[in-house]
Amino acid sequence: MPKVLVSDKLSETAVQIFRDRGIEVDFMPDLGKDKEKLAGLIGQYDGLAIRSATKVTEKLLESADNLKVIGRAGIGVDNVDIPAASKKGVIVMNTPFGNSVTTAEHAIALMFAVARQLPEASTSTHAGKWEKNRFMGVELFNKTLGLIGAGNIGSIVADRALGLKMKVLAYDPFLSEERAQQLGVKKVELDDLLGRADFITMHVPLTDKTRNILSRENIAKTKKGVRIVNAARGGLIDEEALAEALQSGHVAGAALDVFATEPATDSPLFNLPNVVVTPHLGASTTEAQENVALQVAEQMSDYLLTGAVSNALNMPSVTAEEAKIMGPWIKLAGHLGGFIGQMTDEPIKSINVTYDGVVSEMNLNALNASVIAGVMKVSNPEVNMVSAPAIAKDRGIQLATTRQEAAGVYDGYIKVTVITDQRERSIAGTVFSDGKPRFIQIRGINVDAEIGAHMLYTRNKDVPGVIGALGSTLGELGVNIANFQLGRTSSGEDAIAILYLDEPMSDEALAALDKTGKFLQARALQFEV
Ligand SMILES: NC(=O)C1=CN([C@@H]2O[C@H](COP(=O)(O)OP(=O)(O)OC[C@H]3O[C@@H](n4cnc5c(N)ncnc54)[C@H](O)[C@@H]3O)[C@@H](O)[C@H]2O)C=CC1
Ligand SMILES: O=C(O)C(=O)COP(=O)(O)O
Repeated sequence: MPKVLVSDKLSETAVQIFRDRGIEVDFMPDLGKDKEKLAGLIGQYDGLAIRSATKVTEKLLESADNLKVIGRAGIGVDNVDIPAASKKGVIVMNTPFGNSVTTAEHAIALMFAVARQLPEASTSTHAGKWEKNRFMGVELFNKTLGLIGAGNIGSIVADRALGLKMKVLAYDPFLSEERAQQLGVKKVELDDLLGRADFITMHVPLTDKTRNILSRENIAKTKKGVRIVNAARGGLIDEEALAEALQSGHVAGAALDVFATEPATDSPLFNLPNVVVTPHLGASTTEAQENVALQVAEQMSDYLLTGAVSNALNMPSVTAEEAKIMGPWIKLAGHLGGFIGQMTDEPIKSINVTYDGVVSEMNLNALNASVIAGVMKVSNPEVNMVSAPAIAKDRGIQLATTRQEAAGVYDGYIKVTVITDQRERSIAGTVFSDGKPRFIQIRGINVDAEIGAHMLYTRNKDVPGVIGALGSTLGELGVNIANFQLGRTSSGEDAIAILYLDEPMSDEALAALDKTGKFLQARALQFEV
């Protein structure tokens, strides 16, 4: 039974879903804050469900020996080292829409709060002061809002702001003119937005490109009297520079839900007038937390139980239906890669995969990942479908795929060709209606070989006596043959044999074959069937 750890404060709906789906779950909502304890426990789990408090670093992943999936109940995944997770073969998923309305509403709430100094007015009134003349606000009506980032949350903010009769500008290099028109916003360059906006709200992920996007220099380009709202990520703004701009009066107000360091217990922005701060509450509504908990638990359970992948950041999506139909083909792809990987001792330059017939219509990203994982597993048993493409890329291995309509007697087949400096090697396989993968061609020679855990591949000149030598040598050593397939290019030329054995070929058995002098090559192969 798979085991999942919930290390942040997710709604207990998630726990219930895991249990209902037959997954063991430990709910430790404060564990994310205790790095060492988390590192000590993570090794037991197949899944980790988190929000933003748990930091999934490369170091933590080193202890995560059984981990298969990280589920982020929320949107931002800047607290997860995705390249390190990919290398470790761990899928990272999020819930891209579950809290977007809630977060957009928080941004709008912050905009109102900073326009009318609501928190300070509330504190003062609670204190029995009646400072009616101290709090003079501004209207949002007719003001210009500049959105930095117009994805899911930014679009919802735009819609609400248009309802408030604001004019909306958006800076987002990935926003098309057409979408901007649909949203009713004007797409502009960043400098243009900075110079024109009365309010700026931030809705971009924290990446190397967006970090410090409101730098000291860019803050200086803003319109005097601007109010800045950030409910996206702390690292987007230079907090020191913003504090100075507030103090000088260039920036009239700021409302911040997120900070460069969280939990933020100290900040240059604390205690400045007209700075509204909340402790990363953007996603904190009962509705959003139910949504994200439910979604993440379903997605993680689907993956752990059926192999279905949705909303993953480091793996192509595979539906449960696809996972079922593709399962045997994914296995075949892995075996084809495994055969080539075990036969190839020199560095691989490229892997070319042909998908023919029914299989050409399937999710080729997932099949490619399985081929590459099969090849790479030989030198690194930790590699899986998630990590393989990244590792292959790191090693400079090129991948090329060809799709073609059914070109032979099979409904479909996969052919893998690997090219090295020394040679080209290829193997093809298919899946029969019994769901069992088979090898159908090796070195261009047709065979029909069932795939077993232990196999033997031999190559010889097509002369009499070879088959007898093979049978008697293995027989004498007590190696039982389950299936024996032969093939040759033409009479007297190259011939091959592929045997499915009941036990592994020992070094002794290989040495005995070599001693007969009848084989050009004999190699023991293993497959995870
Ligand atoms: N305060 C909170 O509790 C919450 C904060 N967030 C934050 O909000 C962010 C945005 O969320 P969504 O709108 O759902 O994401 P999204 O992916 O739908 O939208 C992000 C937008 O940013 C744009 N973008 C990317 N790089 C950019 C750049 N260099 N300059 C300008 N625009 C750029 C993208 O094109 C995209 O349209 C999340 O990544 C997360 O960090 C999300 C939920 C809750
Ligand atoms: O979904 C996001 O990106 C958020 O920032 C929400 O964070 P949280 O789950 O409230 O810690």
